[in-house]
Amino acid sequence: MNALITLSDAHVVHKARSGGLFTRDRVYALTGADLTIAPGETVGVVGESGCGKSTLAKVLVGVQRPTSGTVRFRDRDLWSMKPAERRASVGGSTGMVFQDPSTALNRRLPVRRILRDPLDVHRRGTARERDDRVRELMSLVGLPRALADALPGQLSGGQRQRVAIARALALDPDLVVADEPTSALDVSVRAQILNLLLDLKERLDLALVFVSHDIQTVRRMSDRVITMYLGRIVEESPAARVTDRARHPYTRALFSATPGLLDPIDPIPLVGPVPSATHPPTGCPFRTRCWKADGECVSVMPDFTAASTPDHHFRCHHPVQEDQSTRDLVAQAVSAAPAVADIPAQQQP
Ligand SMILES: Nc1ncnc2c1ncn2[C@@H]1O[C@H](COP(=O)(O)OP(=O)(O)OP(=O)(O)O)[C@@H](O)[C@H]1O
Repeated sequence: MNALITLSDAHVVHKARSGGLFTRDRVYALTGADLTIAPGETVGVVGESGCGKSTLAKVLVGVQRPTSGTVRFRDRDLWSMKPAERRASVGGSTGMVFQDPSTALNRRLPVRRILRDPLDVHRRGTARERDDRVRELMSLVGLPRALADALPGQLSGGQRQRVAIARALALDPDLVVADEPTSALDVSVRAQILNLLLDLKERLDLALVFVSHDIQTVRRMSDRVITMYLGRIVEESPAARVTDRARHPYTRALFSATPGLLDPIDPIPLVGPVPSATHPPTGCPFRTRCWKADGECVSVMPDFTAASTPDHHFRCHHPVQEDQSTRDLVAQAVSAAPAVADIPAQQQP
């Protein structure tokens, strides 16, 4: 694949905090991530809260340095570049849209300054060209020119997110990473913002990484869906297959719990809560909740296995069969639940 960005064995480990103070524990926010993003593709990232979606997003745009592993941007190792070179390279070719535009935008700056700022920092064009670009950006995201002097506090939530998107596009990037771009917005404007992102992606031929809890939307918007669990990428699948052809038990459970996606059925029941990212389980991270787990899952982290179509890989010792119905999986999980609860919740030191 002609790669825009490639992560190889990327890990992000934070010092854990308790009551505002660092402790001796470590938080394994991202573990062994391998991922390639091609120009122009849309990749959705799903998984429960705290599974590392935002960490992955920040690593992709170069604002989070991995503790180990590599990030290659157009085949150059990002973190072995000099800081100025890295800023010019990845900073000038990627943009990020955050969840809450109220906090992501500087409240004291008018829209025109917010949009000009990246152009000034990266010294793009003459002063006149930068002003022209600001007008162009506003029109690209459907903001009336009259709002150029407005402060973020004078805009609606949807307008603020349009400003944030325009800022992400200022330097004409190849990749935009949108981390929960609609979850802080009123339901009534969410569809407008999603449609705007999709429209811009087509018009500007952008690659888009889209992080969301809204699984229906991720599936609808994406070419490929990445499932994360406890800091690990556990499956990557073409979006068209992810609902009922996913091979990882966790992906099937996640999608079975999404209202309106499948025939009305009960979700696949999982045992217990998500383990702590400070003390992840040995072996497969999902095995403490998985109805298929056995001794192999306790001791060995599964490698990525290829499914029957290109672009579909999963990490599981006992994958779901492709043609297995979710109804069948629910029955399996219900009858296996007591046995899973008996597997010792052995953790990494
Ligand atoms: N700076 C930090 N210091 C310590 N722990 C962190 C830090 N940033 C993230 N974490 C932890 O890393 C793990 C992954 O966090 P991340 O924000 O990437 O998850 P997420 O899937 O995006 O969650 P959400 O869906 O709730 O936004 C979590 O356990 C989180 O508490």
